[in-house]
Amino acid sequence: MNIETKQQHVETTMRLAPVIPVVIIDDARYAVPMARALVAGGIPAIEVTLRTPAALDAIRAIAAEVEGAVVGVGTVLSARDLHAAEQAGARFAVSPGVSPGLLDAADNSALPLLPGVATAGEAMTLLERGYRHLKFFPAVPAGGAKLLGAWASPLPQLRFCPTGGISLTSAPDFLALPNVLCVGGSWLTPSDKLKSGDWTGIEQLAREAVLLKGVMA
Ligand SMILES: O=C(O)C(=O)C[C@H](O)[C@H](O)COP(=O)(O)O
Repeated sequence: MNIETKQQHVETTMRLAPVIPVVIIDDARYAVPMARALVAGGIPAIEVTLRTPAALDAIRAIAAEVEGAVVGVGTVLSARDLHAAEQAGARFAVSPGVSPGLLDAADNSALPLLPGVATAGEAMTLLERGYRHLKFFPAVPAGGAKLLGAWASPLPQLRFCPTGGISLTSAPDFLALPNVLCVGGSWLTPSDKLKSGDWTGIEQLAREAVLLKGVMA
């Protein structure tokens, strides 16, 4: 699959809802009810980060059992991560930044990558390699909506998913920008709600996030 086709998949995924939840999951048994709650609340794309040993099992379970979910993998740092997530059934991959090794691995993989950047130079390097859809990470510490908005005019080809430090309250500042298609955030799947099995609470957080559509550019 060429980069253009993979980027179209990334764009479709980014346009599914205003927020892509970023999940840190300690127990793969939470994966299916959590994903069902998010989908029921209107949030289909879910990024499960490779930060816990349960992550790959969680991706496998969501891919196999949750109708309507588009499960992705986050915290992808290497070719090995990309390969393992693809085998587990991930449909998109997200990385906090890029390395030459990861980009070469992504070129040779069918799994579409949403790579992270924090500077205009990194964004230009990825544009040269055919990427038009990027994650802006870590969004708030790196300069927030002000910085990202300043890239819209000189880098009009690029669309972003800012992630890192964003909340329901600050999401509208980003979503109102012309170069933002969605935001990422961990606030939809807080660890206390996962641990207590508060799936109704997670569905409610998803419903609130869907309402952010109203502020989008
Ligand atoms: O490791 C990755 O690939 C990531 O995607 C990092 C996450 O984007 C942030 O950890 C988001 O977390 P919050 O700032 O709590 O919303």
